[in-house]
Amino acid sequence: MTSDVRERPRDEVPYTLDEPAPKVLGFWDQGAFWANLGVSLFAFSGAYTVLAPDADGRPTMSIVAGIVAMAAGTVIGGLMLGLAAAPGARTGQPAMVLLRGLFGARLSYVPTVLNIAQLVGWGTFELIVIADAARALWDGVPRWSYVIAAGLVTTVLTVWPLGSVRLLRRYVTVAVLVALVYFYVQLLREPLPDLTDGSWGGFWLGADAALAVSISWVPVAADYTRHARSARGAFGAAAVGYSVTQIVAYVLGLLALAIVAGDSTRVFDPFLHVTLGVVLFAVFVVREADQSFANVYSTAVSIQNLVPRADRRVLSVALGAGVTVLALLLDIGDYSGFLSLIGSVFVPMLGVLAADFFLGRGRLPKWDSSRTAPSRWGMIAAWAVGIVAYQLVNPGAVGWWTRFWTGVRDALLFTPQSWMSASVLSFAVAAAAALLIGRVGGTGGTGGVAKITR
Ligand SMILES: Nc1nc2[nH]cnc2c(=O)[nH]1
Repeated sequence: MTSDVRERPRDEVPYTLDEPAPKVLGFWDQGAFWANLGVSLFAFSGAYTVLAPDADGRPTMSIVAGIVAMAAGTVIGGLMLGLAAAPGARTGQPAMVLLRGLFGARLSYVPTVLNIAQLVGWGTFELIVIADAARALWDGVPRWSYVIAAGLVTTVLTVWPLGSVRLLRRYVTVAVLVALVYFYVQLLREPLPDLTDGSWGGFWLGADAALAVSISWVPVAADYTRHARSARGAFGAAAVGYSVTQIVAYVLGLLALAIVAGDSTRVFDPFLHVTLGVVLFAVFVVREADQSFANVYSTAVSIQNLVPRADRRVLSVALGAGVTVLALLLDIGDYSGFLSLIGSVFVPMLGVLAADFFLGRGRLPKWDSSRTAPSRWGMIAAWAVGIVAYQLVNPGAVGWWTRFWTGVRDALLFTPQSWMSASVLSFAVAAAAALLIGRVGGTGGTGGVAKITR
């Protein structure tokens, strides 16, 4: 046994990728973790996104239509999250290392770099969300002090990741549940406008918006579920824990939005104006640190796929400081389009992973997540096909990128129909392509069956 192993608490994550992951997370630890991630402040501030907003940000759908669309997107997204969670439990590998088995060790760097970019973006975004919400509670101190405090809490949580997950289960979940119930009771007592006023057009845009939020956790899921005791538990805890609370939180956000007549800049007001509102809203604000923690910790673990011997604690502290500085300097409003764009590429990637892991090569005795795993260009091709499918239906809102895909769409004479979900379609297309390519090229997809090594 090395001295490192003796120093590390047995129920914490090893410092490098050299040691196996301890299987210490039970169903309720994971359920509480995912349930907390589902109750993001983003579900309030971003509730309008499930109402298919027009170019000026004004909702076009009725609140009832938005709730149904959001619930549909969240349930589908939750199932996808479960599919991403289970392989982590089965292999004991973190998310990006797991992808060595899908794409090969070298090619797994492609999703790893994209994931690092999205997680640094989300981590920064979350610190800004926390600071802005804290300022809405009490603006007696400058914004930068809230950013630094949130950055410090985040960094401490990332140094003890499994301890933080247990902390969430023991103490935080109950407080969040109490706050949710209280706000439901209070907001439902307010005079509400006609919730059916508006259209059902844009249903799948709304569903896709909610689905994208769930999917943004797909490339981190295995970082936590590799510590799960069973794959079934990991699937259930992620799919159910996350979906239930995301639906609960978005409905609350949509009620608040209805109360402020669709003005998303005032969506926190109904929470803060009720008796005890400030105290209970503070629970949501403090708890939001679990999101920044999950982002920063997973960035560190993703970097370990590139540098396996790097100490995750050193990476976490450096990253915690880095996102804090970014949050002090950046206006993340300019960045959210990029975040959803990066997020969109993970939907077809999950399609490829799920097809290959559960129906293809993953059924062989060993999933090769070693540093010598051979490149599988066929799986990259399947992923690319899925990305194209997504962009043709929903090219997002990032200037040049959107113009490019709209041009491709016109050249192909393709008109997306209102029943088309970019996420569902691209997932299905990518999964089908992975199965087909895997069949044609043997389980390797590069031609012939590659040697399976550890
Ligand atoms: N990865 C990630 N996804 C999110 N979805 C909503 N908030 C977040 C976040 O902070 N990180």
